[in-house]
Amino acid sequence: MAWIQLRIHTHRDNADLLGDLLMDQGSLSITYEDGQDEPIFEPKLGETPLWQDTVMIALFDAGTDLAPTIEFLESMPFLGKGFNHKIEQVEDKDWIREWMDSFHPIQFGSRLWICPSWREIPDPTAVNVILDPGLAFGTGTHPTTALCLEWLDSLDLSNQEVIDFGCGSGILAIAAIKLGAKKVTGVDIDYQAIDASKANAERNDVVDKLALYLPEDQPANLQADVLVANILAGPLKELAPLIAEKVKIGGKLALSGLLQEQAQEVSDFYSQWFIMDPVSNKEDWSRLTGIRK
Ligand SMILES: C[S@@+](CC[C@H](N)C(=O)[O-])C[C@H]1O[C@@H](n2cnc3c(N)ncnc32)[C@H](O)[C@@H]1O
Repeated sequence: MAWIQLRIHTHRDNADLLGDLLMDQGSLSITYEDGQDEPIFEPKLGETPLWQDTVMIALFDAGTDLAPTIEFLESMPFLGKGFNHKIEQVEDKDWIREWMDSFHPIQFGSRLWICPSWREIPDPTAVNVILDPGLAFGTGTHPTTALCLEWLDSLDLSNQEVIDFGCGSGILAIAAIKLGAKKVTGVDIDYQAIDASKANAERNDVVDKLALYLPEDQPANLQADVLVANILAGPLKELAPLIAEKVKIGGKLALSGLLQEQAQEVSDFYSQWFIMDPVSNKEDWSRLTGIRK
């Protein structure tokens, strides 16, 4: 199935009205684009800013005759005869298929491979995590995940208990198990992450070593030898006392999900509880590691 889209340049003050008119005309969805490459600065709270020259893109079923819609819009004083518009055919792609085609096995560190479940395993003798992220975050292609995977690969996890805080697809938790951890606890606020982690644990035959919890259900006195958290700077600072509590004295910590410019501040904050190492970077992102005091 294909679609057609009608692109209309308008002033931002007319965008709401034009959106309503297009929906009345049978548009299935409306998106907005910048008409002239004009930056929008940080909006005020409660404000949804648009560009002065906004392009509204209205999607219609293929085969829709847009002539009556154009005629109707031409009768609107704020548009007028010959208003600035374009009609385009849109090819209907299989986006999921395209994404799957682009996701290949990737090696992290010296032992670990993340292999999409629909691909052949390149090295069956390596430590292979078979992964289908589903709707959850965590394929290994993002630098923050890669930084954590490389760190896990560098550790001797045999006989260690690990916590993966913000487990997403379960990629780090399952990698830790495959790298030798005896037990891993994954925690996430998102049900879809818990479901995806469960399904990936089954795929990797490690269900018996992985416990998964929503934050409110996690055991109160849970402690581990190793904790990895790839979240974001804000939540990592908020969660710091709780995260510190979960790491045994002498235990290891890795935090990711931080932009380079946020890393030092978060590192200084965590140094209340941890002896922090120098920051490691990949692209715009940073990873912090430390040892629990
Ligand atoms: C960037 S993803 C990381 C996923 C995976 N661990 C990885 O490294 O690719 C962050 C995950 O943390 C979860 N998350 C965000 N805030 C959280 C919180 N306060 N407690 C637990 N999980 C949280 C999100 O739902 C998301 O699945």
